[in-house]
Amino acid sequence: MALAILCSGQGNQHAGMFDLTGDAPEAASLFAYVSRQLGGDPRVLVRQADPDVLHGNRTAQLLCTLQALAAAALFDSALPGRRCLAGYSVGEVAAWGVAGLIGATETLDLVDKRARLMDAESHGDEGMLFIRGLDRASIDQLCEGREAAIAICNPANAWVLGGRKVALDMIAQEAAKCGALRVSSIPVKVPSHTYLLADASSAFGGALADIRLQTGRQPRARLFSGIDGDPVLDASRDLNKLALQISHPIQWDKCLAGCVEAGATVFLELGPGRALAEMAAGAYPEIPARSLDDFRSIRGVLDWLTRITGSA
Ligand SMILES: CC(C)(COP(=O)(O)OP(=O)(O)OC[C@H]1O[C@@H](n2cnc3c(N)ncnc32)[C@H](O)[C@@H]1OP(=O)(O)O)[C@@H](O)C(=O)NCCC(=O)NCCSC(=O)CC(=O)O
Repeated sequence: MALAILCSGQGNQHAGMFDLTGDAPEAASLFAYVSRQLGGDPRVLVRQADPDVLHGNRTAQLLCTLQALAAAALFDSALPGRRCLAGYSVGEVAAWGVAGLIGATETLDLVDKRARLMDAESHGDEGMLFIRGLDRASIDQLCEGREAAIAICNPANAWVLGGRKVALDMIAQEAAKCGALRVSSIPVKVPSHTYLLADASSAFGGALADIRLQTGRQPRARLFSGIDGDPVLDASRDLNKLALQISHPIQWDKCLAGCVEAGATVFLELGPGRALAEMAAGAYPEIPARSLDDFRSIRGVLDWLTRITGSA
């Protein structure tokens, strides 16, 4: 059996997101580190801050990455040995940390830099939009001639678009008229994974050049890259895909398919939120899928994994 770990992207930060990880001694140093980055304790921030603050680009990226790294620190020794790993949007950077290829604090520093570069290229009038139920050709047509593009290809004709809000608003109206089953804006404030962030991509490539990859150790998991769904077989060669993904679409459908081809028999999303577990369950109904947000205790997560796999 193989466990597929999914690292979440921005959009679902919430007050209870650190309920399982926030008090764990294994994650204490990570919370202290992010407290310094954010200028305040993230556990307090998620409980007290306005949703608008939690969805600010830099804050959101750091919170999501912290959650993935904290969960990994807690679970690492308890989870089944055969694993695969995929990260959605900023979750892909977190996944390199969870895989042990980049140190945890270096991962957080990288995410900080990524967020700042993306903010520097944004104008405050961008966002992301979810559309389900139209085919690729229809989505491409809706984006044609507008400052918007496909950002994430999800299974079952579900798409995330990034772009200027004015363009996304027009696309949302037209998508509904064209028969989309669901159209919904996503609380993300940057046009991630689109050409609008091309300069941030190049600049982040420069930052990646300084990273010391921890390739001496055996990787803890088979890791998939977002832009093509291919496994990372040569970390030094594939690291730059973390830069490319800032301005190129994520093939999340291919990442999930890669996990299944690699033998995944259970999906566990680290959160915040349950979007990835729900997508995996929709695309592969025969494979159990849950998010940490579905549980009230770490024991509950481990018991569930034990029931499914016979080992945890
Ligand atoms: C956008 C969403 C809120 C949409 O989720 P929803 O659940 O509202 O919408 P949905 O269409 O998937 O599901 C609505 C209902 O339809 C059902 N449903 C789903 N797919 C279906 C299908 N193929 N056929 C029939 N029904 C289906 C669902 O079970 C659900 O049922 P029921 O109603 O019964 O439950 C979510 O996908 C989400 O949170 N996504 C993650 C956020 C995201 O994409 N972030 C971008 C990261 S970018 C980023 O991080 C930037 C960076 O790079 O830093």
